[in-house]
Amino acid sequence: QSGSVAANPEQYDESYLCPVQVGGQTLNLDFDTGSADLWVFSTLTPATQSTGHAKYNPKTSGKAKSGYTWNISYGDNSGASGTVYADKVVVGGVTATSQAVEAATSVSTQFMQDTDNDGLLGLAFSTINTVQPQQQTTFFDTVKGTLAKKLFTVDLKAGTAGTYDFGYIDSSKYAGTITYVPVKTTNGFWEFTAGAATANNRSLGSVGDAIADTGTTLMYLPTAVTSAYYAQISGATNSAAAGGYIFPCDADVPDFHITIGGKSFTVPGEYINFTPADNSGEQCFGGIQPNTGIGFTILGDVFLKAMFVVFDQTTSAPRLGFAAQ
Ligand SMILES: COc1ccc(CN)cc1O
Repeated sequence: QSGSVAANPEQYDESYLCPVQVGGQTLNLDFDTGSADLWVFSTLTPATQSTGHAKYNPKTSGKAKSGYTWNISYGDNSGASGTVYADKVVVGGVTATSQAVEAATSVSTQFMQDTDNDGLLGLAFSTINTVQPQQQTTFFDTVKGTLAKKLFTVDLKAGTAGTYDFGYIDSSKYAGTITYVPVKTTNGFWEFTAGAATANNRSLGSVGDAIADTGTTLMYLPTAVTSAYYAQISGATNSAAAGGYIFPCDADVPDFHITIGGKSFTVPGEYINFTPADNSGEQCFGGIQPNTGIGFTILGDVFLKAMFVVFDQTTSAPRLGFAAQ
């Protein structure tokens, strides 16, 4: 089988939500290549936390996995926890007849407040799934044996709907050729080595070990690369109050170039002029921020929305394919 589902941007492209049928109920989920749990707001989630969200009702067709629990926390200190059911999940026409659906019995404030978001669909490696006592597979791992090709592609866009495709590569969605790089799976992420970064034809240094993460909004780069980039924007400062680098909204924000697999790819400066940093709209928050405290580089949506990316498990060695849109 194969299929395609729309990836609809939230305000400022903060995250992208896709309609998914869970036990016959449509929920809008954040597809996250940086985690491996499929969890949903549910009728088991306290009303004080679930108001405004679509909820999964396991009573309809879910089969309880007795004694199974899950508990996840994310890099931004948000998180959720709950119990587990097996149910039918359909994404863009691709059907998992019995997928582990993790029903939330508790969610953190950030999730409670984002009422467009009805849960997450993890697309990292199942080795980091949090279900106990027995780890469960991601939707992709559940269906991959039934897909025409064991891969999915990600085509996020700036300010408009993109797509996640499962089982095939749509050559109309990218320009030029796809450049493949090997993936390191030991941390459970789609992790690879990126190369040199430049802006205004000046070297910013090497990016190095990085993950492709659809569930993270911004780009979190090595501190040296980040400071070298903002040195080229007059008035840019690293503001503790704002929580990162900000600059005058009318500044000239240079394109960011990164080499992957020997090919250069460009993130337009306008994507890095990300959002107003305050109510005055005078200072704007950067789409590139330092990876301090994370331990590796995260290439999130600001990067991905300039790219067409193939998440490929067609061979025993997973790989990532990158092309310009
Ligand atoms: C609070 O919202 C989120 C927190 C963490 C992730 C996963 N990186 C996705 C989200 O939508």
